[in-house]
Order: sequence, then structure tokens, then C-alpha cells
Amino acid sequence: MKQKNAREQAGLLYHSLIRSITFAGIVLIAAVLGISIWTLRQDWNDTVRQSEETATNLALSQARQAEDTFLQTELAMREMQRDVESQLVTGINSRNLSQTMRELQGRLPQLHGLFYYDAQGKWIATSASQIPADINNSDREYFRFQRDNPRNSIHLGPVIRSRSTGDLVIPVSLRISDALRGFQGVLLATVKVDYFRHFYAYYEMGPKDVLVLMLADSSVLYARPMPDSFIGKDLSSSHLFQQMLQGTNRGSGQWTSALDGKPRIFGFARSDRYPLVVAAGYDTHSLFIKWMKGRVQDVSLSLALLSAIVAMGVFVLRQARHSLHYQLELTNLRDELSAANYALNRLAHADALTGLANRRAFDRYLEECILAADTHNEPVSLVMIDIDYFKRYNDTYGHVAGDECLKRVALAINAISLRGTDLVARYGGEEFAIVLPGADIEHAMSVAAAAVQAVRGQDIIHDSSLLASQRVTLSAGCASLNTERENRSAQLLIRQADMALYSAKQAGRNQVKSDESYLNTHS
Ligand SMILES: Nc1nc2c(ncn2[C@@H]2O[C@H](COP(=O)(O)OP(=O)(O)OP(=O)(O)O)[C@@H](O)[C@H]2O)c(=O)[nH]1
Repeated sequence: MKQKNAREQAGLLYHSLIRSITFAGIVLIAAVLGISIWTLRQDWNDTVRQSEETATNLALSQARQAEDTFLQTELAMREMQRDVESQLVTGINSRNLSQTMRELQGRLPQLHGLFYYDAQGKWIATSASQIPADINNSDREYFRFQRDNPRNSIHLGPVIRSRSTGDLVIPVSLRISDALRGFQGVLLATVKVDYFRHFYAYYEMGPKDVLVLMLADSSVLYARPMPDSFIGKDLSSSHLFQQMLQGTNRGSGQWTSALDGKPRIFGFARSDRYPLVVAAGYDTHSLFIKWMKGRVQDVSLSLALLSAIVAMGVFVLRQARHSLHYQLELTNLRDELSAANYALNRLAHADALTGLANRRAFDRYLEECILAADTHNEPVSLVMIDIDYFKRYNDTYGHVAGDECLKRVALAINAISLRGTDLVARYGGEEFAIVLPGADIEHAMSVAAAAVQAVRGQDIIHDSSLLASQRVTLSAGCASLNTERENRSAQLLIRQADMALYSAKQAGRNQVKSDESYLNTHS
């Protein structure tokens, strides 16, 4: 039972230990994971913020570059405009005009060509080597724009394919007016799309990153690295035009590109001078992959740390299990040893036949009681009991029956009302003793009387008894060591109790006598 309890306790301890270690492990893992995820998230947010800044700066610089390109073009065209308008009165000298145009074109690498069409759209002068026959440009968007807008403003149109060379060009037009502001034709400069293509090619960008030059009305002038089919694409429904450009000229953010449906991190800028917008976009997915590659070491370290924690937890659990196992074994061994000791002790101090304390236990206990009584200045009493005519009982009923009788007598004596400190012992043969620490002679007499009465009460037939009752009876002698007595020894007490017993025998047996009664009869 004791062993079972120890095992149950060890089991409970083990499970509570496992729970604690597991809980601590989970908390630790969650903390490491939480911190790692939070750090990675912060790092990714920083990367996105930096990319947005880079994209915005790129868009701003490209908007400025486009502005410069078109400003140079405008300045050249204004010069031409003054020249043409001054010739309107005297008559246009196409040869000289074309020559001037060629010189200007030579100075500006972005220029594909310079043209002057009269009010009907007929070619008058051009930087090209010759004026093509039968070509009329009055159907072009820029021509109609300038014809219908008397304001002297430069106009950038959507990309067209040159009718003279087949190249993709951005038309930049100015109205030619007479002194009365009457429409006298259109001055056109065509800017090469290839100029931007080459320029944008200088920038180191990923294959899925984009750099887009657009008109403010949302049509694409050039988009790197998209094919030419994207030129002229209408982006008016894009997030850029629907949301971002409302109320601001520059900014950044993440959205899905209207060009190809890919998520990107964008920066954008609108030109202050011309209706131009530039957007630079970094492919979010590619950026994430690149960022992840840079974090492989950190993530590996975190994973290694986690693995170490888990391994440590498992190790600690194993150690705890082993230690508890050993502890349990030790507890079992200790319990077995205690049980063996207890059994040995009992055997050493118990009488084999009656189970009462044996002579050895009696002697030791009596000594202890006398010592304690000395210390506390208390009396000690002893009752010596002897079965009457027991030899006759043995002779009549046999030794085995004699043993049974001894057992019944022992049981009866042991069953009388005693205090926890009283000890009933088999003194030897058919003799019993009751040690009564702290008890005076009166108490001892009452205990002895109770014992005699208890055996009488057993009503054990003893046909050969010389007493009239023909039943097994006891004679008892009581003695007490009072506090006044100087010589307080076990031997003395035993001798006095023996004398009292002798006195009881002499008086006819089946009775109780004290040592005083012995002294009275023998003095
Ligand atoms: N059956 C049995 N008999 C025992 C045991 N120990 C002692 N005896 C017997 O107890 C008897 C004691 O006899 P005696 O000392 O002559 O005294 P008694 O016959 O009881 O007579 P009184 O004491 O004078 O009344 C002896 O015959 C012993 O053999 C025992 O363990 N078992």
C-alpha cells in the first residue's frame, strides 16, 4: 500500500514535471517564434519602405529627365515658331526652314524630326532629307488639336508611328498663327521613343520591375521592359490614376499593376511643367524572394535555436524520467527494507505462540519505563499473572490443547481495557505480565482483577483443576515502585510482583494480591 502510494506520488510528480517542462518549452518556442516573426516583419516593412523611397526617387529623376528632354524640344520649336511666323508675311522659304530644322535636329539627340505643315496639313518644311509627296497630316490628332486651340501652347500627343520613317515617336506640336491669330499650320517635333528606351536601359532593374513614362491623360508613352504593344495603352482605370494621383504629384505605395496584373511596390511623380507622369515599380514577389534569401542565415539561426530548445527539453524530460525512476526504485527499496526491519523487529519482540510482547521486549520496556518514571518522578506498577494448575491442564488435555489455552488466555488479558502505554507480555511458560507506567498499586490491582475476571469470563473447562469452579483461572500479583522508594529497579519490581503472586497462590489461587499483602503475611 505504502509502495503503491509512493509510485502514485512519483507518477503524479513525473506528470506535473512533464507538464511544467512542456509548458515552459512551449512558452519559450512561442517567444522565440514571436520575436523572430516580429523581427522579420519589421525588416520586411523596412525593405518595402526603402523600395518605395527608391522607386519614388527614380520616378522623380525620370520625370525631371523627361521634362528636360521636352523643354529642350520646346525651346527649339519656339525658335522655329518665331522664324516661321516672321516668314508668313514675306512668304515661307521652305529650303531655308528645312535647313534650320536639320541643324536643330542635329543638336538634339532626342529629336526624330521637325516639320511644318500648312493650314491644310500639307508638308512645307522638314528636317528630313526630302518632303514626301502626297502625304497630308491634317488627320493627325496634334494637327486637329492645334487647329482647334488658338492658345499658343505646346501639345504632347500620344505615341504615333512616323509616316516618313515608320519609327514610334511622341509628337510635340505648336500652333503657327498669323498676326490676327489665324491658323497658319502646325509646327511639329517628333521625339523618338527609342531615346527613352536607350535611356531607361541604363538603369539596373529586375526583369519584372517597370519604369513607365505616361501622358497625364494616362496613355503609355514608353514602358520598360514591356514590348511596344504596351505603348499607347490606356491606364485611366489603374490604381495610380484612380487613387494615387488624386491630390498629389508624387508618392508611393503597393498595388497591382494595370499593365500586367502583377503586384509591385511603386513610386510615382508628375511633371510640373508638362503633362507627364513617371512610375517606377519593383516586383513585390521578386523583392520578397531576394529579401528572403538575405534572411536565410537569420531564419536558419532561429530554427537552430528552436531545435536546440526542443532537444534540450527532450533531454531534460529524459533526465527527469530517469531520475524519478531511480528515486522510485530507491523508495521501493527503502520501503521493502523498512517492512523487513519492521517484521524482524516484530519477530524479535513478539512471542511466537500468543503474539504478545516476549520476554525480551518486556525486559526492555520495563527498564525504559523505570528510567522515564525516574525522570518524571512517577510510579511504575507491574502485574505478574500465572495460570492455576496449568501442569494439570497439560496433563489432562495434552500440550497442544495447553497451547490453545495459553492463546485464549493471552487474548483475554490483552482485550481488557488498557492505556496506550501499558504493555501485556508473555513472561514465560504459563506466566504473563502487565507493565503499567505511571500507575500506582490501586490501578495495578484493578487491572489485575480485570485480567482475572476476563479469563474467568472465557469459561475454559479445566476438569483437573483443584478449584471448585473446574475452569481455567488466574492468580495475579501486583507491585508498584513508588516515587518515595530510593532503590527503583526492574529486578526489585519483578521480585515484589512475584512475591505477591506467590501470596495469591498461597491464598488459594484465582485471586489478586499486592506485594503489601505478601509483606503483611510474611512479616
Ligand atoms: N502447553 C504448554 N505448556 C507449557 C508451556 N510452557 C510451560 N508449560 C507448562 O506449564 C506448566 C507449569 O506448571 P507448574 O509450574 O508446575 O504450575 P501449575 O501446574 O500451573 O501450578 P500452579 O502454578 O501452582 O497453580 C508445566 O507443566 C509446563 O510444562 C507451553 O508453552 N505450552
